[in-house]
Amino acid sequence: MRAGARPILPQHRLPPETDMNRPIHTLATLRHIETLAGQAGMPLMDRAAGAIADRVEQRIVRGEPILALAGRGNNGGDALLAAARLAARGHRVDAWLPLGEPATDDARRAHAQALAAGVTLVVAPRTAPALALDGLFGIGLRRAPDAAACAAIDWLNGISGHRLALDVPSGLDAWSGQVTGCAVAATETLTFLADKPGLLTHDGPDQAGDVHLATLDIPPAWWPAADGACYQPDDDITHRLARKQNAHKGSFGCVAVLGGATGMTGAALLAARAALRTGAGKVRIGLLEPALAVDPLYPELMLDDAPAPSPTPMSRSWRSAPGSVSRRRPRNCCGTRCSAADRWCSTPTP
Ligand SMILES: NC(=O)C1=CN([C@@H]2O[C@H](COP(=O)(O)OP(=O)(O)OC[C@H]3O[C@@H](n4cnc5c(N)ncnc54)[C@H](OP(=O)(O)O)[C@@H]3O)[C@@H](O)[C@H]2O)[C@@H](O)CC1
Ligand SMILES: [K+]
Repeated sequence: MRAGARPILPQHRLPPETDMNRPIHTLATLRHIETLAGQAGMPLMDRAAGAIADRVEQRIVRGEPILALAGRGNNGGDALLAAARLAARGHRVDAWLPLGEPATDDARRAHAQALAAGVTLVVAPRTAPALALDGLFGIGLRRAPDAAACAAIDWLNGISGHRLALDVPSGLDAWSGQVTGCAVAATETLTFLADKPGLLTHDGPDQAGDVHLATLDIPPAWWPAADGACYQPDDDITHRLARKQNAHKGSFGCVAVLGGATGMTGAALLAARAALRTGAGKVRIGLLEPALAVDPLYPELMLDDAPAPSPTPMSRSWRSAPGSVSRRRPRNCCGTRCSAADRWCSTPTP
């Protein structure tokens, strides 16, 4: 999804927000919310710092050393203000600014508060911390980290203690999920306002560790419609679906899967099994090269030959246009009861 791109799904198709299904917004939207908060005098950095301090206290015991690693922007400000909060609560906190002095007003204020609260400014880490806050770069990362940043990141990745990334692991592109050069390998990430796409794709899941969201109590009315959703169904979502006791497989819609050229039967099977596990009533696979009579793990799947006109042209067109949408309807797809309302999608191929 590009910045400013059309929503991934039409709005009416976005499932409702739950713990398993969180909205994703563009970085431009997050910046817009930040502006609104500024205009309303809402102290987002204070709220972020409170959430960070609470999270840290769940991870360490009092007396263990904490290090706040702070860059020059507001991500560093989050780390410094959290350090101030923790010091005020009686924790032992050092702050390390390997890239230089804070460069934003909020970060400068956080820096002053940290010093006033008793945080010790160090020019290099004194001891291995039990927990380090990664506040080098957040959504403001604009280029690959330079040598000084990479040296700090390498040091951080070498500690045995907990590495708590603030907003995103430093060095990870919050939009694309790509690492260029170096990035923090966090044990945990506390992200603010909303999930970032970069935490969910490419290198993001490996770099971020467990991701937790601090929404910072933004008034719901401020949020525009989501641009996408982080949909995380559990292994058997069907038990969550409200269903009548006398329901049957014809009550829950039909899914047709086309695929399974020679040597590729697995992809079609996985797609069809996923459809079953997310609640589809009938799932029919049209195999381009029939190789199976039954799926032994999911015998309820209906296997069939691929639809007309012939497997070969269909196979070519699918390979040449991955991600395209076919409106052709296979013969026998769940009979006549799934017709006009059907949506046909292929899976994108890397
Ligand atoms: N949005 C929100 O609502 C909220 C935001 N909050 C927090 O603010 C964060 C965003 O803050 P931000 O905009 O100040 O950017 P940030 O990530 O600190 O980085 C900018 C600094 O890094 C520098 N820099 C960049 N790339 C570099 C590189 N490769 N190598 C070296 N330097 C590089 C860049 O320097 P410059 O490019 O200007 O020379 C600048 O100094 C956000 O992630 C969240 O933690 C929360 O407080 C609450 C709500
Ligand atoms: K960070």
